[in-house]
Amino acid sequence: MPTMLTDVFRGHPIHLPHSHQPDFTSLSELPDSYTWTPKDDPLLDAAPSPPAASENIPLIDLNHPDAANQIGSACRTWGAFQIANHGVPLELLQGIEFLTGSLFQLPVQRKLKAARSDTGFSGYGVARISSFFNKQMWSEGFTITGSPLNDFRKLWPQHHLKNYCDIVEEYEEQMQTLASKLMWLSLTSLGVSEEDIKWATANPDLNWAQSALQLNHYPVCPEPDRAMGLAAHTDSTLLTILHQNNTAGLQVFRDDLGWVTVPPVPGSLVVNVGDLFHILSNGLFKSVLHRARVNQTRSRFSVAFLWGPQSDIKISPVPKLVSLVESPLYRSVTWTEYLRTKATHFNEALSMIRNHIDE
Ligand SMILES: C=C1C[C@]23C[C@H]1CC[C@H]2[C@@]12CCC[C@@](C)(C(=O)O1)[C@H]2[C@@H]3C(=O)O
Ligand SMILES: O=C(O)CCC(=O)C(=O)O
Ligand SMILES: [Fe+2]
Repeated sequence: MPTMLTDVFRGHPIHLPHSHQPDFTSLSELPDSYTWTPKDDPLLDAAPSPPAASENIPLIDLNHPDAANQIGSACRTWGAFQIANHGVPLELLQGIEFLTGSLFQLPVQRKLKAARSDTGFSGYGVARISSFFNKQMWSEGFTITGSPLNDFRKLWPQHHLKNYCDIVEEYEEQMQTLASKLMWLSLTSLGVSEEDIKWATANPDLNWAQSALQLNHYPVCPEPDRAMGLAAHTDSTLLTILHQNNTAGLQVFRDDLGWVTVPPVPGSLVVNVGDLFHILSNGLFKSVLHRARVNQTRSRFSVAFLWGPQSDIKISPVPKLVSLVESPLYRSVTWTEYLRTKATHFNEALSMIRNHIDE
């Protein structure tokens, strides 16, 4: 039996300070444990040079006849882009945003009733990657995979929850369809077609894919310049589709530009290339390093749809993209193997599965 996402972290417990989760609203000064300096994150102040570069990730109209090439080019240069005309109904985006807002508005004690366990996958807590940093992040999260009903019951014992569950289910379905469309569009731009990826075409109806939903909340912060919402990371996915409320905070990293803020464009969605897509494309697509900053006046919400293959599928570079004279850049890996590597080695995970060619 392949490992389910829900079991992926069983052998990798993390002891997170759930119970120290502060009541963010009551703090008027940033505690030391939340104050980040370049010692805590070497890329903290990586500034654009020359400064004030006006470049940004492209906003791509999915109805544009050249959308495939535009997406392909964005995946190579940025590893991220925004999309308009994606077909996901606006009411659904508003619905998931409302749900996210209601969830994080609950009193801390209530949220902790649905706390993620040390070895668990879903529930309320700080970001998994927190264990790799000495400082705390100014955010709270809620991870969902499969039906959220059990966790929602702990949060809202008196509520009729069908509505909330329906929103989550509908959102995941729409995201799933969109993610697969984006994957094939971007692969088309590399000359890769469905026949080149057997595991996907052998399992039609997207049976080969699975996903998780990560709801994030970045409360208003008294000293945003010294705090970190979500530290720099790449996603361990094929693709991540992100909905952000109308508040800036997401930043993507480019070696030549430093940190670039992704402006919220109402109704559009942000797409990130994840590490597995980098592997599949034999390094042609870049998995984007990104982070979230916070601000002093508006609380920020985001909903990340983290998308990858079923747990028994081995992902390796598409043979067509590997030149005849060289070997593939990466060895093959399943999503669960990769998540475990990430859980122990964090940002070193990709280099751990890289093939090192002897000179
Ligand atoms: C399917 C995934 C992907 C996870 C782990 C697991 C569930 C939660 C995801 C996130 C969401 C927040 C950032 C991140 C870095 C984190 O800490 O938890 C992500 C991580 C990854 O992309 O590696
Ligand atoms: O909140 C954001 O903009 C980023 C969230 C994110 O990177 C994640 O959930 O993986
Ligand atoms: Fe992310």
